[in-house]
Amino acid sequence: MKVIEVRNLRKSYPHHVAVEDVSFEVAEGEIFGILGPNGAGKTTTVECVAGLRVPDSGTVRVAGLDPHDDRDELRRVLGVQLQSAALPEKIKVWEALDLYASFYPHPADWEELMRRVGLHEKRDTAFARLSGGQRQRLSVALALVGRPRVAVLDELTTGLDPQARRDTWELVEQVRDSGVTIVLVTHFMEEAERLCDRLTLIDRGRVVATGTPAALVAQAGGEQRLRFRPSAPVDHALLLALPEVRSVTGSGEHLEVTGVGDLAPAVTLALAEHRVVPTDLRVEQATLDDAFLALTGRTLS
Ligand SMILES: Nc1ncnc2c1ncn2[C@@H]1O[C@H](COP(=O)(O)OP(=O)(O)OP(=O)(O)O)[C@@H](O)[C@H]1O
Repeated sequence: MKVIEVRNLRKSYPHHVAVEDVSFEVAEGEIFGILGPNGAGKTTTVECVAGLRVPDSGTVRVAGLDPHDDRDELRRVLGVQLQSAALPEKIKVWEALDLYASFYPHPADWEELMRRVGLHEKRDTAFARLSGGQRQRLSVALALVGRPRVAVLDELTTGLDPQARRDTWELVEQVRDSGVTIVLVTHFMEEAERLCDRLTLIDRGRVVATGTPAALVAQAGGEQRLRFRPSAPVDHALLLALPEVRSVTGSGEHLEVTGVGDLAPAVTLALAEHRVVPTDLRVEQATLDDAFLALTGRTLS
């Protein structure tokens, strides 16, 4: 069942069209990613979804509600964590949770939420003294304290070190597993690949493609690359004859084979038939970055 529907959204600022034409649907219970480079219009899009900005045209529905006209009802359905959510420096972790809980008629048990995001030991720590990762986890908890059906998380892991980023990813998965639909805005390819059930690629205010990470990669050619050192010389024609293979190039002792489908098994089998062993075999899958490049001619970063 779809819980968010965005149709032909357009939003401009003075002298600048931030969102030209964006449409997508989010199904209940999924992690839906909005991926694109800086300035693509991602934040403006989710701000329209969250009722924080009024679209110039197009429609947005969240659980059947119009985010602008039904703002009060929307607050009960949708929790939002935005990029620069700042809290007063001196507010303590527990105070922030208690305050936010007071905004809702049926809030979550914030003590339990605090434990779930791993901030129990920091309950009396002032916001200014939290690390980047702890602040992010607090902002996730604040987005969830109203027991939303949908949580919008914007650039959640920007500025975090790799460990804090992985911890935050686990937290997002736990939240999804508890039944909350998540809209995740990111410009990190790895984050989108790891977390998103489906995602939409946005560039210059327009949707470039929408689908599962695997489908987007496949749609853009889905090419894989094998690199290995053959134990004996290999006739390139032997590999080029395989339907999975698109190109064979040799660089030094290494061979590089690109192709699609079951490329690695097909190549290793063909080599084995000629008693050649591929050593130092490395398989590189195409990534969302490759997909974005193929679709827009530009990279994500
Ligand atoms: N309040 C504003 N006034 C004028 N222009 C704005 C405003 N907010 C955003 N923009 C511009 O609109 C465009 C889209 O911005 P938006 O923040 O939606 O993109 P984004 O994809 O979220 O990028 P980022 O990841 O850098 O935040 C950018 O060119 C930005 O400079």
